[in-house]
Amino acid sequence: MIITAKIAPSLLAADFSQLREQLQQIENADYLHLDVMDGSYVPNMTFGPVVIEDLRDFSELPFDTHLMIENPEDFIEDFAEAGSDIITFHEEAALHSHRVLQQIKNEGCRAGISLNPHTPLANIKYLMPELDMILIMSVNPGFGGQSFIPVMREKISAARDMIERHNSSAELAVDGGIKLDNVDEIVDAGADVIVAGSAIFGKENPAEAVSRFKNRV
Ligand SMILES: O=C(CO)[C@H](O)[C@H](O)COP(=O)(O)O
Repeated sequence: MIITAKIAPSLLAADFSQLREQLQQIENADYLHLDVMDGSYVPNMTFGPVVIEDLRDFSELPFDTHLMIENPEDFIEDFAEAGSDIITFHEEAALHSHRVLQQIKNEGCRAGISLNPHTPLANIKYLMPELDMILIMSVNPGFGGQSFIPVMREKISAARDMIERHNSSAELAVDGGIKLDNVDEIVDAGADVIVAGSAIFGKENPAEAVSRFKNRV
């Protein structure tokens, strides 16, 4: 029996000239992962709340917004009003992570925190009661198409243990370098949500790629 995980295609790898069509091609996914980059926290830029608001009309999927930006506390309201269902920010980018989690919840969204590959899980120990999602970066954030950092398997297992120990209902998401040939070991290590960009939008048939990830064939 295979353990199932939710699949969250990352829009970063989509054809931005055809976003509406691309969204229609991944309706069989569980979340739409939206990578927001500001060119400062990470060395790349993508899109902001205006684009997310326009996309909201063309997808029924829960919007899983991943903020890779400085000062996330200044933009929570904008991304919530744009139609995000889950908002995740980086622990390393926020001065007061606990307060930002409260801000997200006050906007009616699920609250997530992301950790860069080098950031210890201990940094979020006292945030556990507030977390709806933990997003482990398995590449250095900023670009799609990078290779999964192997030692992140150990971190995913440790995060799973931490979730169990705290009786937490947080979903464990993993982002970066996930392909059909390594997804098994990532799910077996404890991931609930698989974020994949190039392995889904980089394919000719994204719907088929989603279903292959779900069935892992
Ligand atoms: O957050 C990201 C990069 O910062 C992307 O979501 C992630 O890298 C997914 O892309 P790929 O599956 O192509 O590695």
